[in-house]
Amino acid sequence: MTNTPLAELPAPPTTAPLEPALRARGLTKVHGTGDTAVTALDAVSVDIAAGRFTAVMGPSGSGKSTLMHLLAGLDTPTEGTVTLGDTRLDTLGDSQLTRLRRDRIGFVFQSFNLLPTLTARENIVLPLRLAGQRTDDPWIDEVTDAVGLRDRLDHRPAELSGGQRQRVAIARALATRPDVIFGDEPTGNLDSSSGADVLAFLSRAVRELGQTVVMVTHDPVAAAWADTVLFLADGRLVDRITNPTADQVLDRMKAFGEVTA
Ligand SMILES: Nc1ncnc2c1ncn2[C@@H]1O[C@H](COP(=O)(O)OP(=O)(O)OP(=O)(O)O)[C@@H](O)[C@H]1O
Repeated sequence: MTNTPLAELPAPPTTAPLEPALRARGLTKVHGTGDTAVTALDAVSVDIAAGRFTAVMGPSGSGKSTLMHLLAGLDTPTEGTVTLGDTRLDTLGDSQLTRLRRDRIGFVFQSFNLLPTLTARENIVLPLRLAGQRTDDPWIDEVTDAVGLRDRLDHRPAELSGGQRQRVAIARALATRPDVIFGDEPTGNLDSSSGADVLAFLSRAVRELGQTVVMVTHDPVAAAWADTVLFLADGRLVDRITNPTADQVLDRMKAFGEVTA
């Protein structure tokens, strides 16, 4: 074997995987005790890639919400660990966890959860105001430009369509540049065209703004926007697809007996 001088070695690939944004190891959640105990999540270990769009799918009751709540620090596991960047969530007290959720995690819910008396712009900067941060950050201009609602920013939620409201909710989740944005069925209340607008915006947040998004969904078309789809069944991580098509996701769901069509 000849010794190759370092300078002649090929450069490492530029597409080397990034450090994961989130690591879960042996995550287990048991509700109740004794005869009534329900194992909602059963020893799930998974890395959530930074700067990527991940969807979580699985039949009803498979543990999707439980996994999301544990990853987001909204609930504590019975066993196992979650690490966000360098921070082990189990080492944090309640107030530290609250601060971590406020500063490092963004949430987007099915029901938008915008404040009705505030304009779209005021809703978007609300997390910064609550954190006592400046709201004239150029990042906010970038986010509000990306939301594509320049002429609607002074409107209140009641004057916006469902898809527009959800885009405002995503912009609000982006305001603090969180490490991870979690979406819980973000297109669940939208028709397919508004849903596509919202998914396109989430996808831009990942591709153009470098954000990390994790989305729970029942919809194979929505999941197909993700870079990776994780499949849960009976509280376990049973499969994953990278660069999925909606048909591939649908086929996988049919295999779980979730889709009969
Ligand atoms: N607080 C709780 N107490 C008891 N059982 C619970 C609790 N929360 C969840 N479970 C059970 O844990 C399992 C996983 O629930 P989870 O809500 O995570 O599933 P899911 O995949 O998100 O379901 P869906 O798609 O219907 O929202 C289910 O059997 C559920 O009934």
